[in-house]
Amino acid sequence: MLKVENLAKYFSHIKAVDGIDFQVREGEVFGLLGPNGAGKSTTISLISTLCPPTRGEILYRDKSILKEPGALRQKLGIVPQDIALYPTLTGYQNLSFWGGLYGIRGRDLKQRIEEVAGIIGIHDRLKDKVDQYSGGMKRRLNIGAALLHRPELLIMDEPTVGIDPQSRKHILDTVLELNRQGMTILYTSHYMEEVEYLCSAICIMDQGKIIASGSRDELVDLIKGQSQVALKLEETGPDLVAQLEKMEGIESIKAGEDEIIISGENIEALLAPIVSRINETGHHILAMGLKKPNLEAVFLHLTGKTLRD
Ligand SMILES: Nc1ncnc2c1ncn2[C@@H]1O[C@H](COP(=O)(O)OP(=O)(O)OP(=O)(O)O)[C@@H](O)[C@H]1O
Repeated sequence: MLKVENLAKYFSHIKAVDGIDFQVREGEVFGLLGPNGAGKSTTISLISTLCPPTRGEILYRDKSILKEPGALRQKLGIVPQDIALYPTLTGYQNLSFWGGLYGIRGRDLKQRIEEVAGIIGIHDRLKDKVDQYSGGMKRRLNIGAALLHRPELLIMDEPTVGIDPQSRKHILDTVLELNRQGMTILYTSHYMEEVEYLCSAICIMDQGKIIASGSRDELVDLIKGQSQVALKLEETGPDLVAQLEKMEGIESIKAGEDEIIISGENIEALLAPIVSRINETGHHILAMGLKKPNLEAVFLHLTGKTLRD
């Protein structure tokens, strides 16, 4: 449905997007997972034709979005990361404004606003001004604005950043429900739990490049045989990391202020020596747990960083 080919966007010396290829197939929830600054928003701006690429092509059903932006924009629903709402207007007026921009008018518009309000679950607040909405409700309304014209492909840029867990859950469930009803969705996030939960196809992005892609299980297979242990300490330090690095069987160590994540093959067998080594260095373990392989571990394995570094 959507094909991105050798797409790049440079801002002088910054390679925000640096030659990426991916394909979103009809009917799937496709996830673009990467840390802040990976290039996700820039990719979405390029697909939305908000800015021209440095090079590359974007095809929607085999037609170039770059060459025919007007015709194809109507097929896309874009949920930008920044809330695009008028705070002094009501929810209804905001939806009405956005619907009007898409050429929906009169009774059709009224009916569509009612339907969309039901989908995003803000029916009882439509008459309130948006500046009285919670952050989560604003995000939901932002999603509603992108749904009014019944797009075929919904593109969502980190739609759950900075909101309460209840609204977050509502948004995730809405994504799944829209997809169940036949909508294709491109979803970007730096929350690996969301991407694992929602997406059947995933690209992991870092520093403008796609560094891995596949289903969740295919990606986790990249670290087959690897396991991780997370240790909570009063504090970590370079001395501790240096001591652990000397141990055989440890492949990578990621140390935060009070947490350390150690990866390696069959790390379970190394737990006792790891604990002894930590005790020898005078550090105190407060908690310890084995981590199941997940996309965070894949990202750490590929980049040496965590998604929220
Ligand atoms: N208009 C711009 N001018 C200069 N640099 C930019 C511009 N837009 C983005 N960048 C840079 O491009 C890189 C990618 O940014 P982008 O916003 O696409 O990342 P992201 O993965 O969406 O992260 P975030 O979630 O923080 O938005 C960053 O280094 C960013 O600072």
